[in-house]
Amino acid sequence: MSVRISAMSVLPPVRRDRVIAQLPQCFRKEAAIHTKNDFNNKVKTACQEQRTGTVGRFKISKVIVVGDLAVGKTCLINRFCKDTFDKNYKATIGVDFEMERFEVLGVPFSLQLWDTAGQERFKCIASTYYRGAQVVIIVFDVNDIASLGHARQWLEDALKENDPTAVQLFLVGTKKDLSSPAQYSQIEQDALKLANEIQAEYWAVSSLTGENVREFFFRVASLAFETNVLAELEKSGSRQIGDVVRINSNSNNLYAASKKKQSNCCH
Ligand SMILES: Nc1nc2c(ncn2[C@@H]2O[C@H](COP(=O)(O)OP(=O)(O)OP(=O)(O)O)[C@@H](O)[C@H]2O)c(=O)[nH]1
Ligand SMILES: [Mg+2]
Repeated sequence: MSVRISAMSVLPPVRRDRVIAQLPQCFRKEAAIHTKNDFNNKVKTACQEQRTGTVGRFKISKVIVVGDLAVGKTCLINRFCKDTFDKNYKATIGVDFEMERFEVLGVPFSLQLWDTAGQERFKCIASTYYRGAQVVIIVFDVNDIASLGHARQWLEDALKENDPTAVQLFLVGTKKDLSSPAQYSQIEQDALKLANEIQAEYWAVSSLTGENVREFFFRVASLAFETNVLAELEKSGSRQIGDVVRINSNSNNLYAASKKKQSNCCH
């Protein structure tokens, strides 16, 4: 049996465990980007009608992961993308990146995850990759209060290269497995306070056990997707995205055809 390879089939289908049909919930209602139970209605309708514009075709959201050295940025990304965990520390030199493909409400959507170096000597290389981020993830170690204290500085550096009003911000505490419930709840108070001040959504995870890792990235993908689709809908304004689909598919035919004629007349 011969197998035909077309341009369309070069890209493998989205993995079944990367399919998001429902909005994943926030970790703490006290520090969330929003606390709605479901995707925005306009977004849901646009997805159903395949009116998502460039989202789903070419759109890739850039995500940068920043924070002090050895807080666990690389382990967090590796746990999600490769389902692995390395207990030995290997400093990231400059940057690394991973692509993750999702399907959100039936629409393909990709995140480009940039893992940056926390070590001071590699910071200047890493910061040249900050530009164009839609999502900034600031990572700290829940067992190291100093790493939480440095979060503001990481944010400031990341926002120098980006439009602060367009960035979605997450504050993520790692290595939850190493802290006792009492220690954890103490640092959580400080983290929630900071998250509110900088308007970030707060999460706590463990890359060793995998606790909350998948939930966290699904939340990131979903919120980035929602924002992108809303921006597309806003951009299109009264001229609806996907008019072409409508012209071919339903009773708007007559109206669309007459509009087309009119515009041709103007040439
Ligand atoms: N117990 C435990 N250890 C962790 C966890 N995450 C990371 N580590 C350990 O912490 C160390 C640093 O992890 P990395 O992910 O390399 O840290 P990083 O933030 O990428 O460091 P830089 O690349 O230098 O900025 C490694 O020894 C990891 O095994 C976790 O969730 N639990
Ligand atoms: Mg690293």
